[in-house]
Amino acid sequence: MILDGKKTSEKRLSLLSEKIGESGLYPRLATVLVGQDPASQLYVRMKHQACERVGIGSIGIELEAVATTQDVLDAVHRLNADSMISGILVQLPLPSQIDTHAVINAVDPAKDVDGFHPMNLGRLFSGSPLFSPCTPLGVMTLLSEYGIDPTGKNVVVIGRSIEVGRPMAALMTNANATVTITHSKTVDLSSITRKADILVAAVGRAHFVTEDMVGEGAVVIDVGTNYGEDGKLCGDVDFAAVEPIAQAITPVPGGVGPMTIATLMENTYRAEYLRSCGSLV
Ligand SMILES: Nc1nc(=O)c2c([nH]1)NC[C@@H]1CN(c3ccc(C(=O)N[C@@H](CCC(=O)O)C(=O)O)cc3)C=[N+]21
Repeated sequence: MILDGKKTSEKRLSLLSEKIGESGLYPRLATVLVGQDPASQLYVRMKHQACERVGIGSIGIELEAVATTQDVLDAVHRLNADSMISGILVQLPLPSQIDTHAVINAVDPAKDVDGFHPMNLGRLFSGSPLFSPCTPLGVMTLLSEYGIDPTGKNVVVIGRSIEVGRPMAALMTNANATVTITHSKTVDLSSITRKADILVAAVGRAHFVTEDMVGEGAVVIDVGTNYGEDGKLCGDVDFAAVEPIAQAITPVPGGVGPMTIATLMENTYRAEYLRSCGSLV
């Protein structure tokens, strides 16, 4: 079975659009893009398009590739103080001269729709999340839409990033899975991944997950967004080889990516909703 993230994200965006319409609220997302990386520009553009589609206002702040940490912090501080802005997204990766941790730490946790602030990661880790990172939360939503319950399952995550691997493991733990995080220093990776009921690949290398790493009947989630030599987008999983043995698998494109964007929209609405109730000051 193919887990269709495109279709599922469309469904979630339609529902969200109705919900926003009925709420009388007008959420607004601010994106911060530093430099001219074409992939980052594309992703930010897609986020603004999704905003438009569901009735979320959006503004884009663009800084030059040579911007300093202080320049980015200044932009974030202005957005924190701007009562018109519900959510802030600083597009990653930032150019190497910028202190990414300092920037993430500067975002008001109540506007942190990416869920990368240590307070939001801490809340997620402690089982009482406020905003969870969009990609792993989108994976949870996709599984839930297909009736796949992680309870009691062996979940293996390949990758330990703050954006995906670690929060993915926390969300799966909160959902009662038994979780293993693996990474580049893991010894005998395939003996671990073969035991997974649900395998999440967040490596960043095309065709990294081959059929010998996947057990018969596993659910395979491909978080990779790699550009092949042909310039085409591809995931971390060798889809053609793995699809026949998987019970369910996400394609790239059309899998996790669109769910990431839909979840960002849901988080942004949530930020505005919580603010309107005065739940967050
Ligand atoms: N602060 C921050 N938050 C992010 O959420 C974030 C980020 N930085 N930096 C980069 C990654 C990557 N990311 C994607 C979002 C959507 C697709 C997506 O929708 N992809 C489409 C295809 C798009 C295409 O045509 O290339 C698909 O998979 O079907 C992919 C990747 C968000 N990220």
